[in-house]
Amino acid sequence: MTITIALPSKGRMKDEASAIFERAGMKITAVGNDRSYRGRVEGWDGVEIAFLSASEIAREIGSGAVDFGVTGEDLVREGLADADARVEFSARLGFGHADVVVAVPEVWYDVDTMADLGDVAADFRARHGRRLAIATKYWRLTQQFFSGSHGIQLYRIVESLGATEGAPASGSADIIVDITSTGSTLKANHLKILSDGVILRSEACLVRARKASHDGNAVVDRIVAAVRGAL
Ligand SMILES: Nc1ncnc2c1ncn2[C@@H]1O[C@H](COP(=O)(O)OP(=O)(O)OP(=O)(O)O)[C@@H](O)[C@H]1O
Ligand SMILES: O=P(O)(O)OC[C@H]1O[C@H](OP(=O)(O)OP(=O)(O)O)[C@H](O)[C@@H]1O
Repeated sequence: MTITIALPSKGRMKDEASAIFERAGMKITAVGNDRSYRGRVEGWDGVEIAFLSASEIAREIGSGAVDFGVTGEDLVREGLADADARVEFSARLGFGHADVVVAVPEVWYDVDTMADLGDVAADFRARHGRRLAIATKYWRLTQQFFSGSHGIQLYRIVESLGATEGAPASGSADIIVDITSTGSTLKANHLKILSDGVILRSEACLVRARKASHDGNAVVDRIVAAVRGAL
């Protein structure tokens, strides 16, 4: 059985993902030319590399189309309803750090916690004639955090596919849920993170699709051990 590992083909995680595999003694070479979307690992027969984007990798691990992938925990948890049942986070790789956070306008002086935001959401319709609107591309994580962890039910998600931090100023939403790393985009848009508003501290992970065929498979165990040994 061939084991497929999906690695980022582009974007911010590409170079560091390849470097970790190289340190793990798994040197990757493209099959065919440099722009190929398939690769192999020198000296590892039965292992194949698929180069995909970070979000495609999350999806392909969820469906079990690939055995392993390197991608952000945020993309895996956003893409899969029951992530821990479907995949194993085999190793945290120490790069690609980003926090998924709840941020509100800095001028909401009385709102510092999720409990404060719950109070705002509860009166929002009476005051403004509509529900509190949250701009995000992380709708699953937002629903789990607001409804599941904090019992806040009165809100509306406005799907945002880019420039999420601009939504409160443009009036398309009141608050946002997005990723931040240095915090400079939030600051530039006069937004502040709620004190208990960190939904997830994400980083790049080696993620394994949970498959029965992996039980007792020596190659699967060797891949995990090699990557962990390189950290
Ligand atoms: N400052 C940042 N901005 C955006 N994503 C970041 C940042 N820092 C780390 N990440 C992480 O990088 C991953 C997304 O990587 P990247 O933006 O390279 O993907 P992508 O190639 O654009 O994917 P796709 O094109 O499929 O959306 C996410 O897991 C995210 O958490
Ligand atoms: O906290 P900071 O360091 O300011 O980073 C956060 C910003 O970076 C990302 O956008 P990016 O411009 O990378 O575009 P992308 O979302 O298309 O990857 C992300 O969507 C935030 O807007």
